[in-house]
Amino acid sequence: MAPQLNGASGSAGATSGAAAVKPQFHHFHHHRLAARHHHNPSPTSLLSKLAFWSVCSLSLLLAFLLLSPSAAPTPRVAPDSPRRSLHTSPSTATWGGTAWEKKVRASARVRRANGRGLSVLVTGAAGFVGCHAAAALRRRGDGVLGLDNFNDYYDPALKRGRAALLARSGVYVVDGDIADAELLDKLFDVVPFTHVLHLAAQAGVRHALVDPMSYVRANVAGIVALLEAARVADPQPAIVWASSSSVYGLNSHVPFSEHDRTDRPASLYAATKKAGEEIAHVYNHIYGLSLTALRFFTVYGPWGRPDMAYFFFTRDILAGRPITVYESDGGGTHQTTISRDFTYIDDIVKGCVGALDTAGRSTGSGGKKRGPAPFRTYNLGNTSPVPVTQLVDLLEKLLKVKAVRRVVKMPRNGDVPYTHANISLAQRELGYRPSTDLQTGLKKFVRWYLEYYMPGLADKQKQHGSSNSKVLLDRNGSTNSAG
Ligand SMILES: O=C(O)[C@H]1O[C@H](OP(=O)(O)OP(=O)(O)OC[C@H]2O[C@@H](n3ccc(=O)[nH]c3=O)[C@H](O)[C@@H]2O)[C@H](O)[C@@H](O)[C@@H]1O
Repeated sequence: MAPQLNGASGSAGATSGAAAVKPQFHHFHHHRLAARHHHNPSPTSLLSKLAFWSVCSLSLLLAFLLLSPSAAPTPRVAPDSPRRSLHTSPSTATWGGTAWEKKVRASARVRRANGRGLSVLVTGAAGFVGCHAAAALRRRGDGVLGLDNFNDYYDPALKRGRAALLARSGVYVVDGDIADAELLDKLFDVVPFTHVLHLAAQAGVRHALVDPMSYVRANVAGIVALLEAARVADPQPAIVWASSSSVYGLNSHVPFSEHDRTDRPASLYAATKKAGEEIAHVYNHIYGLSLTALRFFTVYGPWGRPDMAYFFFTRDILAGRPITVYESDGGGTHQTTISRDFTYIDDIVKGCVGALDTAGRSTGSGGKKRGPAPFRTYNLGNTSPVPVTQLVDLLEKLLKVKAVRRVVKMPRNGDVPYTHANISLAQRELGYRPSTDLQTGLKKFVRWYLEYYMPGLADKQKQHGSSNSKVLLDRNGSTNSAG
């Protein structure tokens, strides 16, 4: 049986370039666009125009009815007729129709007895952080609707598994892309979201060398699409979103504080996250959107991302394959050991929830700013960096298998040598208090990993209280599909 979420995501619930694809909800979209760009004419000209167009419309309608007996007015949304969304990923996504809207509304409905909860759109909800955050919000009775395009940056079956768990607790994850402006408009039309937790992104530092444009589409075009939809939404939601510790780039002042320099990114991934922070500022400044950026520090845990080192180290150690461990070239930095401020998923989720709960309101309406709105940035880390070599030691101990280590000088692949969060601001303003050390968190991850990918072995381990590496090797080859 698949394990339950117990309190875990940073996935690529990413976008794909939808701009070039022909929209399909023409009548609806144009209606909204007209509403956005209309300017205010004088009352007299408005009246005469109204009279003129009323006469024209009535005559046209009369002629139409006389000439076409079967004609009926076009409904704003076709009942139960699913539409293909604007995907470029290999998705069979459909949205629209009465039944779909009903599902969307039901999922976003607040379940607290006093009715005073949040109604949150969680983008990237089938991702690592997204699924854990959505589950946590639902547990306390908030209304939650997920959005994810289930792309294949890593095994989409893992994303489907997370979405299936959410479905069991009543959270519906819409299969759609954050660059799909029509879909976003539709969602904000159907549900008056109070908040958006925007976690859909193209994650991963090193993959930016392989597919740079996917970062631009998801992390730049994607966030603009979301903010565009949010600015015209009524009510305007408050937005909390995932930035990254990687924005600190070549900063050498430790621990990293929100006041430190973030203008020297070391990877395209970091540059797109930093761009997101600047873009968010624009929408706060012009449209009064309440915006909070959370700089996550190397989040790990059950249901995690297979592209992250702790995850694929586990997989490769179990399979007896060598792992590559980077070491510093000692190039004049303050650190000679490659370290990360690994942060456990449940702590990150508490930080996300704290940010949602304390986010002040957006002040705009109908796209017009009515006053200054909050603009906040917080580090969410663990404040205790651990060398990657020690991460491997811990995994060896938990898996009871010796790793085959290939130690190499860190290549120039976008990685930075060291991260360490100063979290005093989040502590003060969000009540953020991380409480899980790496050993405890990894233990939970390993337990999940074995149960999810190697259920038979996990049972055996439970029975005998130990594992046999030979069995691990044999079984892993046939059962592991991650990565
Ligand atoms: O917190 C962040 O800002 C970022 O954390 C992670 O990025 P990273 O910290 O690089 O996490 P991993 O890719 O899991 O790497 C962890 C450590 O292992 C090292 N590593 C990675 C891969 C490898 O083969 N060998 C190796 O030693 C890396 O250099 C790094 O020090 C995520 O992948 C990013 O999406 C996120 O934004």
